[in-house]
Amino acid sequence: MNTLPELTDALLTLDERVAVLTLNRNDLRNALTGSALIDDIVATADWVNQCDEVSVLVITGAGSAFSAGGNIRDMAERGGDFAGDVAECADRYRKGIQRIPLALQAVEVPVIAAVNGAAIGAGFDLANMADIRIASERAKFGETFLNLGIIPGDGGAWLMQRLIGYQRAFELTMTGRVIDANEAKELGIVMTVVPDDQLMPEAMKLATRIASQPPKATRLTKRLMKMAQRMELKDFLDLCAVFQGMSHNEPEHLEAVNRMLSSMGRG
Ligand SMILES: C/C=C/C(=O)SCCNC(=O)CCNC(=O)[C@H](O)C(C)(C)COP(=O)(O)OP(=O)(O)OC[C@H]1O[C@@H](n2cnc3c(N)ncnc32)[C@H](O)[C@@H]1OP(=O)(O)O
Repeated sequence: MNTLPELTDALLTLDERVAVLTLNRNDLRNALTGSALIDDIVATADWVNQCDEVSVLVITGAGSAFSAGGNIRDMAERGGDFAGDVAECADRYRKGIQRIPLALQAVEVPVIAAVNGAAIGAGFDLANMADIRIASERAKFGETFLNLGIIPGDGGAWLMQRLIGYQRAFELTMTGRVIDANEAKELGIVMTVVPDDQLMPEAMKLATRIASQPPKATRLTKRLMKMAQRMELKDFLDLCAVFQGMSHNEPEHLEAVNRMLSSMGRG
């Protein structure tokens, strides 16, 4: 399935095995609810898994923000995803914003978030679902749910402590303070901070480098790295043995070995 899905509030491109998803509702600072962005992100994640022409997914935002998270106008009006009694509201979460962490968790290729501006609430959690985050100097990050009297309900409370440890995640979540890109780097949330005009070139450089690796083994390696987070070593090694058997039987393996052999002795 190599045809790109039709998206409403996001742009999607595919070039040299790198797909770039650009959230494109700057009028809402790319708020995820009250826009079509949840559907667009889920459709892209599903497509990536079915399209063997994709080796890396880059996610970024158009305009000044990466994503402002949940739609606070809908919250104020108790409309959209935030309408109804406890059970109805819970159902809207399950059928709405919670589809993003589930879809991104299942993405088989490496995901890079190129964080161009504010990543707030569910927008922060979206960035944290990526495997690697590169931030513009303009980026800022806030797990601000509690400031609004709500809980981090789209996976943030699960995800952030796995990323930076319980204590630091706890402090950011409980204070709801907004941090700049450099502090995010110090905390290990962000891998690299670059000048704004270098954000996409840096993200694409990394994406292209990863995309030059043998595609099937790249997907298997990402699966292993995810599985490692919740497996015992013995079971994990059993899984590695099977995946390695699969890798040795793929044509891309012999092609890569032959490339290596023919480059040896030339250097
Ligand atoms: C279930 C999920 C829950 C959560 O995610 S909780 C967290 C909810 N999100 C927030 O609290 C973030 C609120 N927004 C902001 O803090 C700021 O904005 C930004 C830092 C993201 C960007 O600041 P700047 O570039 O100065 O933009 P601006 O002037 O504040 O807003 C520009 C337009 O964007 C709309 N907007 C911004 N964020 C949201 C949002 N989260 N939901 C709905 N609309 C939003 C505004 O209203 C306004 O619109 P107009 O131009 O028509 O006045």
